[in-house]
Amino acid sequence: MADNLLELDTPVIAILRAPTAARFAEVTAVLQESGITAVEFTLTSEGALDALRDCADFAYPIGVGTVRTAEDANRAVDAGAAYLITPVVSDEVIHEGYRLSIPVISGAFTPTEIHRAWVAGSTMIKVFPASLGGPDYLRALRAPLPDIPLVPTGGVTHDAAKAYLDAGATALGIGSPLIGDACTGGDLNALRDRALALREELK
Ligand SMILES: O=C[C@H](O)COP(=O)(O)O
Repeated sequence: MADNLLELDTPVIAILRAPTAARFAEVTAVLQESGITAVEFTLTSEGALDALRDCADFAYPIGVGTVRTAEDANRAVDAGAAYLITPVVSDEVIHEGYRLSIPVISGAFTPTEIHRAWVAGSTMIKVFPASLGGPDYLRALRAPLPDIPLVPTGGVTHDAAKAYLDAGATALGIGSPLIGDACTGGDLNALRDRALALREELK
């Protein structure tokens, strides 16, 4: 997955977080058709794993996010998760990902947390919440940690997306600024327009 993710035309992981996952399959179809092929279903969304099972025949693999325990990791992988994303450095999730041969993108914020999550075996590091430091913080992290693939996530807006990539981000995790209200009944054509605009911006 890591290699596929790095080779994506659009270096974005779209994050779906909503009270329920009832619309996740439809939203994922629109995103993937629009070139945003990496999509994360978050466990805080009721029914996320059932929705993932409904997407088993989708063209691109889907990840599961907000994974905090080994039990979460196993449930996610059983449902078809191609990769796992955590909001924190969780040794048990990293170890479970290694055991199951599933990439883990660990959440971390400080240089010490980022280094620790990387050495423990994470595939990439989600710098969260990225907007606290912005692109300048990411650039500062990259200087002493140039070998660690960083995925800023949390408050990454369309306007700032290019600046994070210019600062050295490998990919971006984007939830609400891209998804808007699409998971709660919002207009899917508007979602398509946002996804295509982001893809164009990041070419
Ligand atoms: O886990 C990550 C966040 O839910 C995404 O944050 P965002 O909605 O500000 O992009």
